[in-house]
Amino acid sequence: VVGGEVAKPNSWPWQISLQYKSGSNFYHTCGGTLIRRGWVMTAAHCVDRSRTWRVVLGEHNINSHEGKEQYMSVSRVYLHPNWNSANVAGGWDIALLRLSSDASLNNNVQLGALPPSGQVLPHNNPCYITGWGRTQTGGQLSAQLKQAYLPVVDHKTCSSYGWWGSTVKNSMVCAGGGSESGCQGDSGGPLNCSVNGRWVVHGVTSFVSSSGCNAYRKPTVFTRVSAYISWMNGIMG
Ligand SMILES: CC(C)C[C@H](NC(=O)[C@H](CCCC[NH3+])NC(=O)C(F)(F)F)C(=O)Nc1ccc(C(C)C)cc1
Repeated sequence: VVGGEVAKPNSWPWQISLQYKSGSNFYHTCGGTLIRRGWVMTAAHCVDRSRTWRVVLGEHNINSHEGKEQYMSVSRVYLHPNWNSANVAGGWDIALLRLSSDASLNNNVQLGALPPSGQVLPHNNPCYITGWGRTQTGGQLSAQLKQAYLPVVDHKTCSSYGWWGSTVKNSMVCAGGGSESGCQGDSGGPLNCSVNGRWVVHGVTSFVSSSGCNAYRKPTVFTRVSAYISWMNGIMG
């Protein structure tokens, strides 16, 4: 996350850290959202190569053990069948992870709320991006979970000339476009939007401009969760 601030610990209790094993250690690579006790929603581009994954719930500082973490292994990865790793602009950047066991819900670990199928938020709807991604283009990951205020940019604006143009599809949500943005390592995490006074996870962090995370008029682009509700229900049952 470029800009914004360190989040109050566990104030986004559905945020997870997706980590892969290398040697005897695990490394943060993406974010995700706990949507059922045994299911995590993330981006397909995070999990489209075979690795040993783990999901950390109740995380705040990814470099220290603070005692609220739950470490979950992943029993199966469900990539969206239409995902094409060579074409992030095509969309379909969403995946579900089946956990090997159910999470224990508590003050630090809660389920994220999903939107109704098809819901599209208006321009400037208040949202926050959260994640441990780089804090500057080409910078380092953040040790502590960060948040940044990223209001929705409607499709009409986001897909216009000078913005993303036709790279952005209707199955995506844009947010931000100023000095604050997502960045590498935030992928797969939630776009948390305020709807009728409640937080709803409307986006899965998908891509930023290759010329820089907080590039002018290149808002962070998210997979629009409300376009994938029926696919997810078909998988999770
Ligand atoms: C060095 C980084 C900034 C490069 C940048 N990476 C990204 O945007 C990666 C997703 C890459 C998916 C493809 N493997 N996502 C992120 O960094 C995220 F913002 F989500 F955290 C990128 O590739 N962006 C990109 C590439 C192509 C397009 C279209 C023109 C097709 C749009 C954006």
